[in-house]
Amino acid sequence: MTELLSSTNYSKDLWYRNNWKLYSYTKKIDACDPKAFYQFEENLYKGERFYWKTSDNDMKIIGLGIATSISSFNEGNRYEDIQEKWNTVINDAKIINNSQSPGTGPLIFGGFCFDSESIKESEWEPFGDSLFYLPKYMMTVINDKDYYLTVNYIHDNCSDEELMKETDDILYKLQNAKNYVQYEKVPSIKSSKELAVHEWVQAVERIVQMINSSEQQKVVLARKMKVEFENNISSTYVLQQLLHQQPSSFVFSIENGESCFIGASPERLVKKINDHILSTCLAGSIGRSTNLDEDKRLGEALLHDPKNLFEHELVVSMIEDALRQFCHQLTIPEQPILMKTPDVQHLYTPVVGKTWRNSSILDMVQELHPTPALGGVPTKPAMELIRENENMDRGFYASPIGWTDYLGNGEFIVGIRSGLLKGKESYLYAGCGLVSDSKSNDELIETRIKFRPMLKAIGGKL
Ligand SMILES: C=C(O[C@@H]1C=C(C(=O)O)C=C[C@H]1O)C(=O)O
Ligand SMILES: [Mg+2]
Repeated sequence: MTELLSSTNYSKDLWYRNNWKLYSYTKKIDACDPKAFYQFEENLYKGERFYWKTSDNDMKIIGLGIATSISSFNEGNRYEDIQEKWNTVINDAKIINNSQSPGTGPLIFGGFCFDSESIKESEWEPFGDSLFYLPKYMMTVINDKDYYLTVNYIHDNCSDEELMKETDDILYKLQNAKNYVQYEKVPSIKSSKELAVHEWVQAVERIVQMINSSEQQKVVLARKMKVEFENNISSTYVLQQLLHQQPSSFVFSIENGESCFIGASPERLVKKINDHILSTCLAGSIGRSTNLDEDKRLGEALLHDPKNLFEHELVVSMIEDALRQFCHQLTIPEQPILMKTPDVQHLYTPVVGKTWRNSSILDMVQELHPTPALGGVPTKPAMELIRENENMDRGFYASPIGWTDYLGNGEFIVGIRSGLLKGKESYLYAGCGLVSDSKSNDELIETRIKFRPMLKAIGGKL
């Protein structure tokens, strides 16, 4: 086959002029360790990979290489813009996929920055306002049982035989590649710093006062840590740690050249499989204890704490309103239950719905983001307050991260318990929901607990 086109940013004109289109082939394959797939020809694909694992471990998607990337600079309308560009790619595409299983076949994986209008800091530059990859090679694992390989080529001409031969060549190489390498060496940390703590505490106090004297009900304020290493930090190492340490969270990574945004988020924003919708209300937090009785006591206290219940309720009611317009059936339990991750327990209300509209998952993301779990109530002034008081660029932290396939299925989470790795540096992020009776010191401790999953994964502690 003629040489595979090197990755390009999707541009309608360019594709049209060159007669390019997407050729995609999906094949069911023998079991293959997803971690080994992620490390396959690491020298070649490092900087162009992504990893996705769901919280209930029913799906893993790993991408290597970029067939094309799709981004939007259209601040007012970025969700529609991404969807339109993706539609143009798949409308013309030649797709062979006998499985029809959601998450197989051509799909784009990526995310949006939290706030198009916020200040921009240099560490987030590579990710821009939004960034999605159509991978060259992608493995999908369903229920740890069914394995699929999808190969995506952008070309002006490619026969089915050529495409299938390329797929078999890659499979052959994959089968002969070594098993995955467990990275054992804990990164050596040179310095670890919570940035502008005093300013953040003051901002919390200002906002709480404001909440008590205005219509504003909730604002989520975040802060960051900077951790420096003696050597370059390996995102593969951090990914392995997160997969091991946070088995009941969504674990994700998306590389972009030297940078990698990575995390273990417990919070689904929305999932759409055919007409079936799932969402998660997650807000209200308390720590864990190694003592079983004490851990239970903490959980019970959280379930009955008016401040945390209020933080939570605001999220439930907004998500309900946002999804009502898409769903004819919506089931939302009256009371939250506990979700326990190794470091934090949360108030959790699962949402299940059936959609009647032929809307895309990105339409739903647009309506949902930012929920009051990451933004506030009312949303617009909360975003203003975040811009004015946080003094940092959240980048992709707390943003929708996920995938949508060529059939309109998809899943997005919010990118919390996350960090940005680059060379010898990393930034970690954590935030908390401020309401009228928030105490600055308690909120400071809450954010400290939320740094832990990422800190542990990079070999640090707090
Ligand atoms: C903002 C974060 O978490 C969010 C805030 C929570 C809270 O304030 O109780 C709980 C879960 C998340 O929705 C974070 O982890 O950075
Ligand atoms: Mg909270």
